[in-house]
Amino acid sequence: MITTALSEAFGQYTLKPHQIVPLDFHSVDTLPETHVWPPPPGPELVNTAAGDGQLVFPVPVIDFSVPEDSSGKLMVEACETWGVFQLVNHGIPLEILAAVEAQTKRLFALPASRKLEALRSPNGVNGYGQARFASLFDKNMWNEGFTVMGSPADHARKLWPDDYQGFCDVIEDYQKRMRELAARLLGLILRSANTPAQEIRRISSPSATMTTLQLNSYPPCPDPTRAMGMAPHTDTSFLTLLYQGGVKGLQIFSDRGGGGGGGGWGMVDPVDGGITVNVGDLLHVVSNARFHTARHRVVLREARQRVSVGLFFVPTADCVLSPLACGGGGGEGEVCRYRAVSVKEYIGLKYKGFETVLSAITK
Ligand SMILES: C=C1C[C@]23C[C@@]1(O)CC[C@H]2[C@@]12CCC[C@@](C)(C(=O)O1)[C@H]2[C@@H]3C(=O)O
Ligand SMILES: O=C(O)CCC(=O)C(=O)O
Ligand SMILES: [Fe+2]
Repeated sequence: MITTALSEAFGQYTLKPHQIVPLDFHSVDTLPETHVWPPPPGPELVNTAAGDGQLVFPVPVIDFSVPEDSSGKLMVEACETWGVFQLVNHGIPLEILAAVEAQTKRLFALPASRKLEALRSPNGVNGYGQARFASLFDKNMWNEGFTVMGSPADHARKLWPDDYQGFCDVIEDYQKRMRELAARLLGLILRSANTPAQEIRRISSPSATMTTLQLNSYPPCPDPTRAMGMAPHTDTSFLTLLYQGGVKGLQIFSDRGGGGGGGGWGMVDPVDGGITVNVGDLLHVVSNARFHTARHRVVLREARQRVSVGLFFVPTADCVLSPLACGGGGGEGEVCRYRAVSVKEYIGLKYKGFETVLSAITK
């Protein structure tokens, strides 16, 4: 099955239990040494974390109720510059966003012992645990997550043996609507960037793509300036559609920020009812680096819990991707920046060399 292949790709490396099990956040009232992050070197010093990260980046807010010709053009511009935009009037009813947020809070409010019943297996993808890339760092992040690839039922049953259906209904409905939205956005962005129709169909058709849902919680933190909500990373997706709830915390790194010329971090403050859309590595690759894969992180700025829900729109594991502009699509004669790579190989390379994966496929 398609979803099995992608989860195998993500589960190529078997994790140790301590790399999966999150802290029982209710059990501590000071920040444990295991969760203290040193200030990062270089340009990342700019706007490091809570308190001093006042810069807010003016990423475009795009209204999806206007004709697609103009919204598509704005999306292309946003993908070329920030790699991020926020979408309003996207057609997902606000009650559905509220229901997903409520179910997410209900899940993370469970006692640690109950959440551990639904722990992700050492080489699995689904279930409760630290963010997958936690194993790459010496320090732990101040978050816990729940991943859904396919049906959430098996893990939800372990969380609420007698009462899991409500969770599944909300999550499945959300996943379906967001998948449709993600596919529409990707089609529109590629079309607006003059990608030939057959190329768009080949890489984004229902049989060539799938989704993973990631529920994140950042519990109230006793020492937010020394902790890390989520470490800097880019997403392994075509597009990620993120519902940020109402609490700020997401930052992106941009060479347009920071003042000193080296770039810097700035907030992407959520607009009411909006969905934050970011370009992932795989759209960056097929666009031949025209679209910017957004490096982002989460800082802890407020004393209250923050939740977010990410929908990763991804090609299936056996899809072979290469810059479309070099294969007869888009700009003829363009220099091809990346070699062809299957999604499975890309994921393997990324989790071996998180920061260097794009150079590993650079021609
Ligand atoms: C489809 C996926 C992308 C992701 C790994 C996953 O299987 C599900 C969770 C995603 C996430 C969310 C937090 C950051 C990240 C790097 C991680 O560790 O898990 C991303 C993964 C990714 O984009 O590679
Ligand atoms: O919580 C957020 O705002 C971002 C989460 C994120 O980057 C992710 O799940 O990949
Ligand atoms: Fe992310």
